[in-house]
Amino acid sequence: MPTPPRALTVAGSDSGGGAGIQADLKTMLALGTHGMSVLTAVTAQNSLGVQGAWELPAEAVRAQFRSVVDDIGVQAVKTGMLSSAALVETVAALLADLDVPVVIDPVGVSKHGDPLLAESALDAVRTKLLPTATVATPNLDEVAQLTGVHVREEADLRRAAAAVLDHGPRWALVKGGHLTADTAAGEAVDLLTDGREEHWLRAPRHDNRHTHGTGCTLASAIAAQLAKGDTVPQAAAAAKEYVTGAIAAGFRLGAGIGPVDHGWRLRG
Ligand SMILES: Nc1ncnc2c1ncn2[C@@H]1O[C@H](COP(=O)(O)OP(=O)(O)OP(=O)(O)O)[C@@H](O)[C@H]1O
Ligand SMILES: Cc1ncc(COP(=O)(O)O)c(N)n1
Repeated sequence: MPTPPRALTVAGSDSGGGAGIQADLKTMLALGTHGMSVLTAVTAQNSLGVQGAWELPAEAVRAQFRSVVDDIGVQAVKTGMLSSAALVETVAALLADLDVPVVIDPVGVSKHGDPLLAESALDAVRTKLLPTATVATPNLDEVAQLTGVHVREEADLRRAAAAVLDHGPRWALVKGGHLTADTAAGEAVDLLTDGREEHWLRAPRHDNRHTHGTGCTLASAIAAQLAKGDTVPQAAAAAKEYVTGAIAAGFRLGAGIGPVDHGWRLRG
């Protein structure tokens, strides 16, 4: 059997299986890669929100990373929930020595508004983590938190992406998922740019409330595509198509916001 491309996620666990490490590994499998994980934190989480979160020691994060990278090897990395300044700095130092594409999803709060990153970690995200990124994928709240730019309509995405690029990632993919239906005219629009090229990623907006895990899914899909050898624009286009299908097929689970369907392509 040929060895599949290998992708690594450095993120938190979502016990409900819709976001975090669980979303990342499912996405990596769905896109034909071997997914591996470095766990940063454990959350007690379901369709109603986050009921508890426990961070792992930096030493445990470093040890997982070394185990995977030194023996198995990785062809792309994605990061998600990093919880604290100490873990942001630990992960940034590990990534700085790794010569493969890195997708940084600067996760700040959950869909329900629960904090997944300490405010005291924002500076380390700006100065240490973002410079390691091949692609950074903030949502609009994360852009505002990290750069002070508030996006109210599609035209603002350009200014937001430029402000993200100022922190050093090679590409910025600013997600317009949180633009309201009236400002985005029925589309879910994201902007990918490296400051020279611009790629507008457009897809139909699905009126489905079961969207838990969209951000994690998009970022890990990009990492999977990069592990397979795509360029960044190719990876982003393929990831957008995958997440759009997963949102369209999102399903009810529990009493609140259900997950996107990572297996939508399997179900025909
Ligand atoms: N209702 C929707 N229909 C179609 N695509 C969507 C919808 N909502 C978000 N998207 C797309 O999903 C991807 C993730 O964007 P989003 O802004 O939701 O990320 P996020 O905020 O990190 O996720 P979350 O809100 O789950 O934390 C983007 O490509 C975005 O355009
Ligand atoms: C452990 C963990 N990591 C990340 C997210 C954000 O999820 P998303 O932005 O994909 O909805 C989450 N809810 N839980």
